[in-house]
Amino acid sequence: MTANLNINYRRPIPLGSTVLLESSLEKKEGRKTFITCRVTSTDGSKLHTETSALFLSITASHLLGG
Ligand SMILES: CCCCCCCCCCCC(=O)SCCNC(=O)CCNC(=O)[C@H](O)C(C)(C)COP(=O)(O)OP(=O)(O)OC[C@H]1O[C@@H](n2cnc3c(N)ncnc32)[C@H](O)[C@@H]1OP(=O)(O)O
Repeated sequence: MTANLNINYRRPIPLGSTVLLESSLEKKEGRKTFITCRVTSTDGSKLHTETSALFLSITASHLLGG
């Protein structure tokens, strides 16, 4: 489940362009998983977007309000 999501939009992505998306598992601490992601031009020279997120493991009962 997404607990936190930060997105920095650094540079617009031209319509129809191809981009490179790199995602990394930064660390896992119990139920918490920290992920980062970067979107760049295919040669890596232009940074379009950088993101960090925290996901928490949950049980099915959490989704049912339990
Ligand atoms: C890059 C790729 C992008 C890719 C992105 C792709 C995903 C896009 C998805 C977008 C659409 C959505 O996000 S839809 C989903 C939106 N999310 C939701 O609706 C979630 C609503 N919130 C919840 O249900 C709840 O707050 C939970 C499940 C997130 C956490 O509740 P809980 O299970 O009771 O856990 P809780 O005891 O509060 O916290 C457990 C531990 O996590 C920590 N913790 C909890 N929330 C946070 C928080 N926001 N920020 C920091 N830390 C937190 C606590 O301090 C604690 O740390 P410690 O004391 O143990 O150290």
